[in-house]
Amino acid sequence: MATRTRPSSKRCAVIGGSGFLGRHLVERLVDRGYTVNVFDIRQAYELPGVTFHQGDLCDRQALLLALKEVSVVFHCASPAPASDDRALFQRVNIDGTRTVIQACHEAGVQKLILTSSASVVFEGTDIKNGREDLPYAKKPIDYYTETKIVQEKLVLEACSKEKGFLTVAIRPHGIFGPRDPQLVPILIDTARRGKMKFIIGDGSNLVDFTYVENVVHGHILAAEHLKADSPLCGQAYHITNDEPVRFWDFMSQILEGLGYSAPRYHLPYTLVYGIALLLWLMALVLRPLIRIKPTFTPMRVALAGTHHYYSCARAKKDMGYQPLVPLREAIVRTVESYPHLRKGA
Ligand SMILES: NC(=O)c1ccc[n+]([C@@H]2O[C@H](COP(=O)([O-])OP(=O)(O)OC[C@H]3O[C@@H](n4cnc5c(N)ncnc54)[C@H](O)[C@@H]3O)[C@@H](O)[C@H]2O)c1
Ligand SMILES: CC(C)CCC[C@@H](C)[C@H]1CC[C@H]2C3=C(CC[C@]12C)[C@@]1(C)CC[C@H](O)[C@@H](C(=O)O)[C@@H]1CC3
Repeated sequence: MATRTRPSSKRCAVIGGSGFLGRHLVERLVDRGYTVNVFDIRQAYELPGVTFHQGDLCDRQALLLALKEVSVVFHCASPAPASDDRALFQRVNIDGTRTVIQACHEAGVQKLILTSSASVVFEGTDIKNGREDLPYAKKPIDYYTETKIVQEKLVLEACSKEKGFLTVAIRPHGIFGPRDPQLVPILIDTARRGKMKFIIGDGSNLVDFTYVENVVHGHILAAEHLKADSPLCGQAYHITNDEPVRFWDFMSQILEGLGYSAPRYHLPYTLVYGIALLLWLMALVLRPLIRIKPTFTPMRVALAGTHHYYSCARAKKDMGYQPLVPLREAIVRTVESYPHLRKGA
């Protein structure tokens, strides 16, 4: 058992702090005067005021070292959704999150802020202005979503005013911005391979995309408003840009901003979804022999062809959340941050 020393309210730990969201969060926390311990399986950078602890979050002893004298823990580690590895998601998102909660108890941590995902309620059908009281997806589309649901439940159920351990879950949606390894790189890779010519469905579906700095702002507000007498205890909060946009307009703006043509031809949603499902099943069957990674997974097709936008009224009411960077400005900043992905670069 670790020896407990009084935690300082300005000392925090970011689990997954080497990742896209984690690193932006760490940078902002340092700006706000926090001392930060990063815990991650890899060290991606160095920053004054930040101490790195390299380790797997399933290793309680390694975690305890990073949580010493820490009062607030942000948990934003997860395997990449594209890995589609059920055992890995189960181990890290579920078993690992149990370990994180246990280590927090042992180290005397007072607050745990989980990065969940708005996708925990997404089943592949339209969600318009969804609120946090929507039920969890009964048939989650992929293993990532399946394990994010269990993870969120574990963290929210661990909230205990009696034990002095308070928890809250932030549910962002479609995070984008500089250094994102997913959205823009996958989009441009798909365009470079000549596969971004088609719009899935009629192209009118509205979606939330959230600039990374707004997601960070939501996390810090949550940490600072989470108190025993606050409504945040044990609750989930959507954090978005609060500007739903047509999925294909957003993709087109990024593509054209980087010098690529926007998709023009329409394909029926059910046809593309059916093909994606077939490819996914084939990849599953062939996995022992060969590892195939289809670009158009059922989850991606569902996200590209349905409405999925969420209300952040609860975050506005309980923690005074307002997005700091509007969508137009966020797209400009993002496009400028990827000169190496520009056409011809
Ligand atoms: N990117 C999005 O659009 C999005 C949207 C909603 C929610 N989220 C959630 O936000 C969080 C951060 O996502 P991101 O996009 O920054 O991903 P990311 O892959 O950039 O970062 C995840 C980090 O977790 C670390 N990690 C993975 N397994 C670990 C382990 N076993 N032990 C310690 N560290 C480990 C990785 O090394 C990485 O640095 C995740 O929980 C994700 O589910 C992401
Ligand atoms: C090949 C195409 C049709 C389009 C290429 C872009 C996609 C790679 C992204 C568009 C929406 C993105 C997205 C995620 C991953 C990348 C996209 C599919 C998430 C599934 C990542 C995990 C998050 O938790 C999800 C969330 O709830 O925010 C993301 C949803 C949007």
